[in-house]
Amino acid sequence: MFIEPNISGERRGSIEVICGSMFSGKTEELIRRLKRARIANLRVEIFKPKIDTRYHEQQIVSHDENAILSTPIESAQTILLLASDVDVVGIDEAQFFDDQLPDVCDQLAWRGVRVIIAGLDMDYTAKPFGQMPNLLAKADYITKLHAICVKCGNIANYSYRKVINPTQLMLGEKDIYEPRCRKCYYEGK
Ligand SMILES: Nc1ncnc2c1ncn2[C@@H]1O[C@H](COP(=O)(O)OP(=O)(O)O)[C@@H](O)[C@H]1O
Ligand SMILES: Cc1cn([C@H]2C[C@H](O)[C@@H](COP(=O)(O)O)O2)c(=O)[nH]c1=O
Ligand SMILES: [Zn+2]
Repeated sequence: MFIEPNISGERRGSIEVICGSMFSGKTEELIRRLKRARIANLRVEIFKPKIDTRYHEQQIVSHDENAILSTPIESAQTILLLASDVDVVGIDEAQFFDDQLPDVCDQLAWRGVRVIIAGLDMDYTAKPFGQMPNLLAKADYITKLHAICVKCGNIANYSYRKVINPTQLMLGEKDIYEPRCRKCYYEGK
């Protein structure tokens, strides 16, 4: 489990990235860290991409219905405007943000903000997703989570798309995606 190196002492900027496949627990881990920051009386702002309206317009919601209020935004630069006076910034579904996100996170960290990002490291074709590789390169701390393969019960690293649709962006849940291990992912291709 991730233990914060310095939760309420001297303010030091940092970038934490939580990555993994769908259903690996990224959103739950993001919510856990953000709730602990609030318990430590830190000022917390939370953002998600406006396009992600799967469960709720404004909340970040995990597959287990754990939730926290967030601000839906269209562009990464908006974070700099809305998080001018905070200690901690949380960002969910980071793979959907534009190419300004790594620079925005860097700027926040240089200002002393703790930035916690959750996102899919790979898309359904197993290619790096959006800005996630650049965020991982800039991160001070990386947590890679794993789901359970629905086919064999092993550790799952891949998000297998069950329907035919060649576009990278396709919001969905268990009706469209299932987590699979390396062997079961390649058998399904
Ligand atoms: N195949 C699976 N492997 C692991 N967790 C699963 C699976 N199917 C459903 N879940 C549920 O999904 C939860 C994780 O949800 P969430 O944090 O929203 O994941 P993510 O943000 O990575 O998609 C788990 O705690 C578990 O209850
Ligand atoms: C693999 C993959 C996923 N998506 C979409 C599907 C979901 O709406 C989100 C991921 O949500 P989670 O919190 O990680 O469960 O992303 C997509 O658009 N394209 C893909 O290749
Ligand atoms: Zn498997």
